[in-house]
Amino acid sequence: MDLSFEDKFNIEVEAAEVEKAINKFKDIAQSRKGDVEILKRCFSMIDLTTLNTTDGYERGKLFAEKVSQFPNQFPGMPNVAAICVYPSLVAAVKENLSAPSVKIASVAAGFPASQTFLEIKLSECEMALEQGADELDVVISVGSFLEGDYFTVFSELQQIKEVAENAKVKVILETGALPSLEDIKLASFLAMEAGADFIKTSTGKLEPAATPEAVYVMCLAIKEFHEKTGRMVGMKPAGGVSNSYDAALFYTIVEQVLGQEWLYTGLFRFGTSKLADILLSDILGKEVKYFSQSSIAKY
Ligand SMILES: O=C[C@H](O)COP(=O)(O)O
Repeated sequence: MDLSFEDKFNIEVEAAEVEKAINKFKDIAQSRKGDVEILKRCFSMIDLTTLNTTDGYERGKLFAEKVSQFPNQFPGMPNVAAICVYPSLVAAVKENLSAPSVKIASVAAGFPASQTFLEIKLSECEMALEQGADELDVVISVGSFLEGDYFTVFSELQQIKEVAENAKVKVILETGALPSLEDIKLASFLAMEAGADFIKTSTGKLEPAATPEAVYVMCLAIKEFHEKTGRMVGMKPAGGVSNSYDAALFYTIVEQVLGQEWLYTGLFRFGTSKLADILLSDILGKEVKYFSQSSIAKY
């Protein structure tokens, strides 16, 4: 298998160019963080996430109920794109979700560390899908990547894609653990070549999580991948996204680098446990604690 991505894709990153571009995007985002239409679009692309050690059936059920009741509670607002949970909560969400447009995403394949046997990773993906997941969020084997063992990373992802069949696979690069922007670009190409439907920055379990630099470089890789292969791969900033400015900034980066056709749930998601109520509050101009009220706790 030829994994010499340097021959096929441009792995180089110009630090000065990244800084200049990010400054421009930050200026645009400043003027947009109060733009209700943009905040609504960001809201509609949220993967509403709960990934706590303490999560149980009741929490999955309450998340599903909250999302199901959302259109009645907030007429005129789009619903979130998906609910994202650990595999053990997929059934609870499936049994209680009555919002046809909202997908069920399961983290899987040894999330968040990816430190388990391949057979376990594949079985976990299969079982999450059997329980009702529509999408899988899986982390690359970061340790193998850092050792330069790209074959293992690539081959695992290919096998995960195979068991996923038609379910979307979002591949988490855990960019905060990758030493350079070139590594982030290389990991992006590797994941996309292996079949990733989305590439995602972070698990939310490690700092730094989603940064503008990581999101920008990943968007550059998605753009080049599209130009060279014709395939459109989605972008998912995740981890620590918790205010309207950050949402507007990531939205702006995706829009400016990839274009309008990326600005929908099929190609753009926010992975976040906190953003939904924050955007809702800014959109409605009053404090809203709908998803974070004490009934669903630790949120
Ligand atoms: O995929 C989503 C992340 O795990 C959520 O991270 P967060 O809790 O920092 O928003």
